[in-house]
Amino acid sequence: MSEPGFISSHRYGKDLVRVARVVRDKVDGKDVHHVIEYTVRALIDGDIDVSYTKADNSVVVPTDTVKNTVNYFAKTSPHVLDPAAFALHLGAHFVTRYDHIHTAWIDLTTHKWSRIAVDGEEHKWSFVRDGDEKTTVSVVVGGEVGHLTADLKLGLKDLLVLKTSGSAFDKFWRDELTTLAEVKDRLFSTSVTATASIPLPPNTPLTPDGVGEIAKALDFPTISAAIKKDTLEVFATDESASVQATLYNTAQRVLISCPAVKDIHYSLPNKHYIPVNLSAFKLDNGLGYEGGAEVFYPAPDPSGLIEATVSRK
Ligand SMILES: O=c1[nH]c(=O)c2[nH]c(=O)[nH]c2[nH]1
Repeated sequence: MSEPGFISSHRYGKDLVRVARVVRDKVDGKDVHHVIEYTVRALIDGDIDVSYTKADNSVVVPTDTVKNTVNYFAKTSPHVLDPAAFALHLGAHFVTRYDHIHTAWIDLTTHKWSRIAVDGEEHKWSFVRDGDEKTTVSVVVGGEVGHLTADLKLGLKDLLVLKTSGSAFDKFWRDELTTLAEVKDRLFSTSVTATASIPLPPNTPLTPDGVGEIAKALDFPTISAAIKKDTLEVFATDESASVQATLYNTAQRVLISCPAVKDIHYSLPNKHYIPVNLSAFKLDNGLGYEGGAEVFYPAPDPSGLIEATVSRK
């Protein structure tokens, strides 16, 4: 009997690879350590149809080998402390090492470790998880060996913020199903996910050994820090007319401060803080248009979800 289907897409690899690396440095003869902790997804694709269609494993680089590669590179890559460069290095490796592998998707989540301050000074080898936010990198390496291309996205997620003033929401569309009251002064909280596209420099070929030059030209850690700083500063200072308007203003700030960014996508859940009605107790909790409530129900769900991409003209 002929088969009704053909295989129209495939990729495979290892997900949720957890790895931490310590770099033991010395400055003026004294130990200074750096630590980085990743969760990695590494997927590959190429001439591998037969592994699905003919049960032929001869083309399958085992997912166990993919995981080993992540650990091997965590030890040997000169870029291990720079997530975007590390992802490019891994991606370029997979598509150059195996003739039949043509595309690699490398997604890194970097977990936060900040130096502990002791007497106002950063400790040399002690760290604290002082925030839930993670930096994210997503790289797709493809093209022909000798002319590799990479689609690189750098961002952050789980950056939880809250402001208690400078946020209104009024003059919105009203119809027969509208119950929402207009408000001049509300709480605004969101958990920021930001993803910025960063094209590679056109005249620097991507090879496993060429990643250093690309990383030097683009300076990924500075871009990453700027995205966080801009996001926080605009959130704090914007006189927000809506999540939508604040998102747009934030993205514009990033495009100004980071010339290397081609576009930036934000995904912003509107984590609603609902003023509690205390009128039964003859207490005014600011339920009118002027707002200014003091007691809120932090609603776990539902949340609004506001997303947009702002692209450089
Ligand atoms: O900033 C907001 N944008 C909306 O689209 C929206 N919708 C809603 O109910 N509240 C809000 N707030």
